[in-house]
Amino acid sequence: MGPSFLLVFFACIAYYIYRFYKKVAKYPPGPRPLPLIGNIHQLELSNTHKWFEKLSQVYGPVFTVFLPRPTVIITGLPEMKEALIKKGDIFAGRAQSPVEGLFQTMDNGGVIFAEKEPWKEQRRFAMHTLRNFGMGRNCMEEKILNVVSTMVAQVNELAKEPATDMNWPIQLCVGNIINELLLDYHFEADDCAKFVEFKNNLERVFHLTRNRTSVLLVQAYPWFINLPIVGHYGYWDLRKDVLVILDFLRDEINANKKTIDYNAEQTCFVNAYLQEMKKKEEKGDMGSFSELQLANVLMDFWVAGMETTATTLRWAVILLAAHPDIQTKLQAEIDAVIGKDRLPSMSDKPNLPYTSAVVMELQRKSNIVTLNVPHKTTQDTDIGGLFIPKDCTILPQVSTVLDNPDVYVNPERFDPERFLEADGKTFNKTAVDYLVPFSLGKRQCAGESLARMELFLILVVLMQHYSFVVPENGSLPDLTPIYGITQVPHAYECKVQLRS
Ligand code: HEM
Repeated sequence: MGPSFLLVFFACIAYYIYRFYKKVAKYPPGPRPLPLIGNIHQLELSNTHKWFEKLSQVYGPVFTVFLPRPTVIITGLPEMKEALIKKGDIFAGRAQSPVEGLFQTMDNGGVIFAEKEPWKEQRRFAMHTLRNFGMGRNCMEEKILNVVSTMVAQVNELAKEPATDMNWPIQLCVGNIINELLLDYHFEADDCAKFVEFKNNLERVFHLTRNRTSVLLVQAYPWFINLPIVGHYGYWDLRKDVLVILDFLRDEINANKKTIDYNAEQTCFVNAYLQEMKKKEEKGDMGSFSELQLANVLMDFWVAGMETTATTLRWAVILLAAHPDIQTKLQAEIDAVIGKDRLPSMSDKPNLPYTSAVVMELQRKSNIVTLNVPHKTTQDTDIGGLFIPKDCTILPQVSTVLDNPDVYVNPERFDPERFLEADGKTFNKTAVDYLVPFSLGKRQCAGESLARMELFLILVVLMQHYSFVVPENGSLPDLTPIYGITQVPHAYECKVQLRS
């Protein structure tokens, strides 16, 4: 190896480093990254959202970290509104890499990780169909209450035990609601092996995608997918579990295709979608509709709708067991307005301000979405005058907004009253304005109305029937969250007391 070769070699490295830092300078400020690995050496993998909170105290509400993909983090609500609402179209892209494609059946498929026209068309159809279920015969409310009644039968049995972990009944209930909406049937508690396998696979992929550095490497350098160890742990090992889930969904679609009456009014999402496909086929323009696309949308509903809602309700049980005074006040309001002998309805909500405040505080305190789904800029732009280039990954960190101590004094405390004025009926405007668990703008959660309905109806039914208390000789629940794609509580067995 001659000296001239070494000279060229070091000149290339120097040029690469010069180009790298020139690129870094284009982004909003942040901790100094290293070439190739960015800020990965500083990353707190087990509590990344808390690391972002600390960084925002140093660099302000808009800063950049290199993971190693350049990622602009937004932690302030005004800046988030500027990006996601005022400049909504520019911030509505999604990055496309093998990791974003992990849950996809096709390129740019589904709703969560798709972008451009196919995303708009699939999102519009999904939201329109869900909205239709919520109107007219109020099919959505009916389906939720049906499933909740089967959960009550299951929990009545568990109430005979000295202590019970409510995790399983809640997961089955939320999973069954999604299944009812998508496929028009639900699983029984004693015959649900298929559901358990499906749920376990989903949980494993969720857990591992947030806890492996190899996933970040494949995200930043897609060709790493072909490397033996990084590629295996960063993609293929996870994709194998996703394919099992997809097989389950494809079987379900095929079963519905055999029984659907195309002329009838449809009562589940899969049939509504198949009917739409038939109409489009007759017109000779399928747009972005296909069976593969349908499987992808179903996958998205499961990925986005199951863990989020179930985890929030798990927190409800644990927080109420730890705060018996709040539970008693909540039950008193529900008893006075609805009583114990009829099912609740969404029309009861305006008469239940304290219950609404409990649901709001539950979403704020549980703060389950640790890292938002990354967005991508579709053109060069800026936030608050800070330049952001086209195709830049953006993370609107709603978790920091829900934790803002200037708005929510002592944010660690579970305190529903912070959402109410002194009269106990009027909502505190600022507290409500900062409550953005579903994010904002064009990408705002597509299942928000369903989730709100589930949280309200399930919580009210549970409070009509049961009190959750610390078991005899048991200890108070540990309220420290476990970090993951959603922030979950520690397993806890409470005593479920039947209310007479
Ligand atoms: C407590 C429950 C829930 C919370 C806190 C929640 C939160 C979120 C958040 C933060 C996002 C990302 C928004 C962004 O990219 O800025 C999202 C997206 C989404 N959510 Fe939810 N979600 C919940 C329940 C549901 C349910 C029940 C469904 C449907 C069954 C659902 C379907 C979706 C879909 C399809 C997207 C992607 C939207 C898009 O990219 O256009 N979510 N959700």
